[in-house]
Amino acid sequence: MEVLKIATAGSVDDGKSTLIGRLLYDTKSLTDDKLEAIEQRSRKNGYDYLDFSLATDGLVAEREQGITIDVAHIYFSTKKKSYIIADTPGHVEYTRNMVTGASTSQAAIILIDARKGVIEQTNRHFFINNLLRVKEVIVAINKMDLIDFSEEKYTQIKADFEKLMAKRDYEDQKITFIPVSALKGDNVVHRSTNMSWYKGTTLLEHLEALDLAAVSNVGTPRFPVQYVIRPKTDEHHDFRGFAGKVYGGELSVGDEVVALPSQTRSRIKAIYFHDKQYETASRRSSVTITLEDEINLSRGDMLVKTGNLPSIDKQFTATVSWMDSQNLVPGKKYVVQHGVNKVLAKVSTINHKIHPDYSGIDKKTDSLGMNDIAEVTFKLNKPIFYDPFKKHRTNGSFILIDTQSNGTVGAGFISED
Ligand SMILES: Nc1nc2c(ncn2[C@@H]2O[C@H](COP(=O)(O)OP(=O)(O)OP(=O)(O)O)[C@@H](O)[C@H]2O)c(=O)[nH]1
Repeated sequence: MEVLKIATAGSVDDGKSTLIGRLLYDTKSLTDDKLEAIEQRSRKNGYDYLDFSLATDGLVAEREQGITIDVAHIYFSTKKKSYIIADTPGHVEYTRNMVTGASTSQAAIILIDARKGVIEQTNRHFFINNLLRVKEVIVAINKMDLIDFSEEKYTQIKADFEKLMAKRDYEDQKITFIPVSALKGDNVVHRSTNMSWYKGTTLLEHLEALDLAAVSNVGTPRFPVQYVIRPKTDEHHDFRGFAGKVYGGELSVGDEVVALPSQTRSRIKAIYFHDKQYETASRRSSVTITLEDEINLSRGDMLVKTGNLPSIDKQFTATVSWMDSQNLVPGKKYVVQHGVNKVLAKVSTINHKIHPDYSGIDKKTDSLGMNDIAEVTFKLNKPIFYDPFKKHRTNGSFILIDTQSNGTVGAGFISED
């Protein structure tokens, strides 16, 4: 089944938990136990409604692999799609969490409290999603019940948000506005009877209608070699397989490929998944590939289709989201982990920093503190094979690791050359 990953962004108390809880409730994704607990606690707290924000308590499931910060993931399914919601806190101190959530999501929900309208934090939430090229953004204007479901106020908030859009860099992003009441259930899953002036879809209808291929920035196939498989037995003496995960597109038997860095050409002879052979390996699948010619490849090398090579370079510029309490400074060395490659890199320059409220670019900066976002140029010890993040989300991103603590200290998104 199709899986859509959605990042959420909202300030404290905008109703993020309530909205997620409402989605789960109205799609009948909550277990009876959970429902009962919500009913009981809501009664105990003296509410005359169900407090759906309780639905996300205890549903926190997973920690992002490889990145040492927490993003809560909530899962639910309809007949059409499976959904993963990356629930990231909205406050500026959690910018790094939001960056992590957004960088792997195809859609984002930005929440606005209808009573407050567009606030400074909305700026940041929008620009992070824009920077990370989330294709589909839904601006959910929540708590409409508290402003008498006013069309006029909704239109004003929409107009204020549209002013932000004029400053965005990534223009292909699709932005949809939906007036909702997460608490009362208006326009989340079911159409509201209180806002007959709104002619659009509900939040769930909108999500259900999204074409997954269109919202995923798939990119061309890249196959970083994770392991070389050479069985020692006589029987399989000639077997030389390359195991790894397909980033982007898909690879098929017969495809002409180039091995990097040697730039030797061959064709894909076979694709194995466990003991079975397949004609095609799709995006994100972990497979073993054999080639028609004997080519020397080692861990960290890459197979790509001919005609569309990535950059092969020891230097690149990237947008960095800094996550460490110790500042990033020019001259300092970090390990760049790009796919399976770990390469020592030196910060050569910090080109500019993005202002925390996204009001503009702060040109003069000589260090980056926790949660800062800036464009940084790196010089690497050896070349890596990368694409700009714009074109390829997986092969265009990396994490920065501290050489001493071994901890993750930043995430990077490679700029265009
Ligand atoms: N009247 C009304 N209240 C709402 C609505 N959505 C949320 N609330 C209330 O707003 C308060 C905050 O909601 P939460 O869902 O906890 O907000 P949050 O954004 O998840 O907050 P944090 O988890 O603290 O970031 C709660 O008291 C909710 O009941 C709504 O549509 N209408």
